[in-house]
Amino acid sequence: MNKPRLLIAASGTGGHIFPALAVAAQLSGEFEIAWLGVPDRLETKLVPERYRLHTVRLQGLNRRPGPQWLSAASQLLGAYRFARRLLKAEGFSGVFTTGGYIAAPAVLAARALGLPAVGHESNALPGKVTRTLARWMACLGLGFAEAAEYIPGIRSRWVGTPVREEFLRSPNPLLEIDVPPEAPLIVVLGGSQGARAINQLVVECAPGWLARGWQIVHVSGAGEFEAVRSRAPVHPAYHLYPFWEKMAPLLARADLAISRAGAATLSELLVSGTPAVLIPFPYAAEDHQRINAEVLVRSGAALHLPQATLNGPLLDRTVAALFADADILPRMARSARALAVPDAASRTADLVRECLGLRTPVG
Ligand SMILES: CC(=O)N[C@H]1[C@@H](OP(=O)(O)OP(=O)(O)OC[C@H]2O[C@@H](n3ccc(=O)[nH]c3=O)[C@H](O)[C@@H]2O)O[C@H](CO)[C@@H](O)[C@@H]1O
Repeated sequence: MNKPRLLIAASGTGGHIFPALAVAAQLSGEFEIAWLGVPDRLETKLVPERYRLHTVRLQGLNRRPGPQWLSAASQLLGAYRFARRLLKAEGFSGVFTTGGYIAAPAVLAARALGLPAVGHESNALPGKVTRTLARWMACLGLGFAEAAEYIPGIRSRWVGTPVREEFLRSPNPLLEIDVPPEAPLIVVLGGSQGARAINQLVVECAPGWLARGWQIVHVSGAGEFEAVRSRAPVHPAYHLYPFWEKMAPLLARADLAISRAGAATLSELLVSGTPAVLIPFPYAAEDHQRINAEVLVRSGAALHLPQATLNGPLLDRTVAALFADADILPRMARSARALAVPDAASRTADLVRECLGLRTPVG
């Protein structure tokens, strides 16, 4: 018998694509999975080796009415027609989406055809697209329980944010970076695109940290790599990468992460039990990274340093204070693990099965 078909709509940034890939891995035995994305974005690198990728041109509609708005609106209409044709012609059973622009054509097309659409929102403050579309979804999985407050009346369930399967492997895969076993390790992360402000602060602090015998793995973001390399220290304990895909062994080995507060990264830090200094991206829509960060801060898993008032000496003092007290980092690591949802991918997969009518609801 043919497997039922599931269309996954996830596009653009790692924060949308990696959780969707984790759910797809759970479901690929029971469903024939195809993907809906956008040309020239990260999905074109990550998806085709695993699933059939269909792409449509699409951009955000959050501009003022004018020629650009008209062009975005006509792309949305085109993408909706494309998704509707695809869902119908190939007999899909439903749609799963992690939000963002690509969710709109997929959810609207599913609704028009009477098919269930299941969403997942990883941010503590759900994105505008999710808030708008949630009423047309059969159900919505939430990365943070706090998100439910912002979407009253929506059928939602807290499932955590799915992490890649390698985060759950024990023992962890090998860290393919030459870091001595006993040396304290700081990992610097700027989300899937990198973060210029964090890169500059870390380049400023790095000589002092290296002098104290600490190791630094600095993931700069591809677009930032050359600029960072030209200013960064040349030192055997300073390891610079534009992008590092094998995040699980890296975070498991890290004593401290200095990071943006994108939701997928946060769920990985929690599952890995990695204490963090969080510097949320201040221009993220509706300041949602700050709201993400505050969830971890409240539980004791992270510190929050707002970018607006941060400078090199303050970051240096904060990191030095964390390493100076033998109890703080282990305590933060325990708090991180307590907040983690390691089985979020399987919980989300269960939600998809239930909402597509392939399994009786539990609990
Ligand atoms: C600027 C902005 O609005 N960013 C949003 C975007 O972030 P962004 O895509 O940066 O999202 P996250 O930080 O949540 O996730 C990045 C993902 O890429 C992976 N990764 C990253 C760098 C790297 O070198 N290797 C690697 O594997 C991380 O491990 C993680 O799985 O989507 C998230 C989820 O909706 C939001 O919370 C973020 O606010």
